[in-house]
Amino acid sequence: MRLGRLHEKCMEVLAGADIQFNRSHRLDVCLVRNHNIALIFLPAADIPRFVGLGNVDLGITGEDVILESQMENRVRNLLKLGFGKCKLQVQAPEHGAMAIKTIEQLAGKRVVTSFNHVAAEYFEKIDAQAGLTGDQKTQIEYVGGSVEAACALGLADGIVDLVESGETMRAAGLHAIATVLETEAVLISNRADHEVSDPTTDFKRPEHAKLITQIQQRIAGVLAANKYVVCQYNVPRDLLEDAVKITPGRRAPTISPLVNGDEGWVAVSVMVEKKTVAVVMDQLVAIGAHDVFVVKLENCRV
Ligand SMILES: Nc1ncnc2c1ncn2[C@@H]1O[C@H](COP(=O)(O)OP(=O)(O)OP(=O)(O)O)[C@@H](O)[C@H]1O
Ligand SMILES: O=P(O)(O)OC[C@H]1O[C@H](OP(=O)(O)OP(=O)(O)O)[C@H](O)[C@@H]1O
Repeated sequence: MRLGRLHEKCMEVLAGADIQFNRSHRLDVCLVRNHNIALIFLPAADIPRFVGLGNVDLGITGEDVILESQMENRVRNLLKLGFGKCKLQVQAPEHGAMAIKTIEQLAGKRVVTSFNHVAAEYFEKIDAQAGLTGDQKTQIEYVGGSVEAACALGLADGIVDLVESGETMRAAGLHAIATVLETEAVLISNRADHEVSDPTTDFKRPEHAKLITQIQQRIAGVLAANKYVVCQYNVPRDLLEDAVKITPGRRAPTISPLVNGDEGWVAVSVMVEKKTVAVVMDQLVAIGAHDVFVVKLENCRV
């Protein structure tokens, strides 16, 4: 990871997992203070290769770049990280003489992209469906950046590029005519590294395997702490079934008696997705729950 789209979120994940380090200005390698780990800051596109070839044990990068670097069989996706979400889309001019509305219209023409492996694989199928062979097939050409300018410059009839908000695409007068894939950031390890059935008995590198599992668990905890809050409330026992339907929890709610000995009431503690919590609280109050409050999770293990 480095100062790209994924950098800031990667730093949040590392901080949440209590991986402490000082990175010297312009240095791409640094040692972690509180673990026996070195961090390496690489361009997102290089990370699958370093992890896949075993030079680095764990990496954070986009699913798109794993496919583009053809490392999907050499890395293991340990966790989807919930950020860096975007789509790799086929785009073409929306209006004017060069306008293209469907993927079939683009088949056999010129496509420019930074994702030439993924695009070639995608158009292989489109060409086959359209019955295009030999010189008739779609021509895929690589450019390193400013892909969206290719159509206006007369280099291409369409492009394959990432779309998040769609702002870049619209500003270039393009529209999406097909989605090649949806992607997000993932935590990856080398396949062989993680093929350890029991980290505590792996005779080759037990400490190493244990550390990989520990970091994975910590990061999973950070993600859950960002996604969930804990909701607590009191509810009459005869309404508990309805309340549990509203708040089923990740696994199940914890139900406790009230210490004042009121047999008719129970206290409920349950994890609720942050994005739904306001509606959930409304629903709990509507069925007769009292003292509903929400606690932010600082960290957790799930
Ligand atoms: N709007 C977006 N545009 C491009 N990539 C995005 C976007 N949103 C998420 N991503 C993800 O971020 C990845 C690129 O990561 P990043 O920008 O960190 O690359 P980098 O090479 O490390 O940095 P830089 O581009 O500064 O060299 C993409 O492959 C994709 O998975
Ligand atoms: O849909 P949007 O929100 O506009 O985002 C999409 C743009 O972001 C990416 O480029 P980035 O800015 O990462 O730089 P790059 O062109 O150097 O890859 C991508 O290549 C698009 O150009």
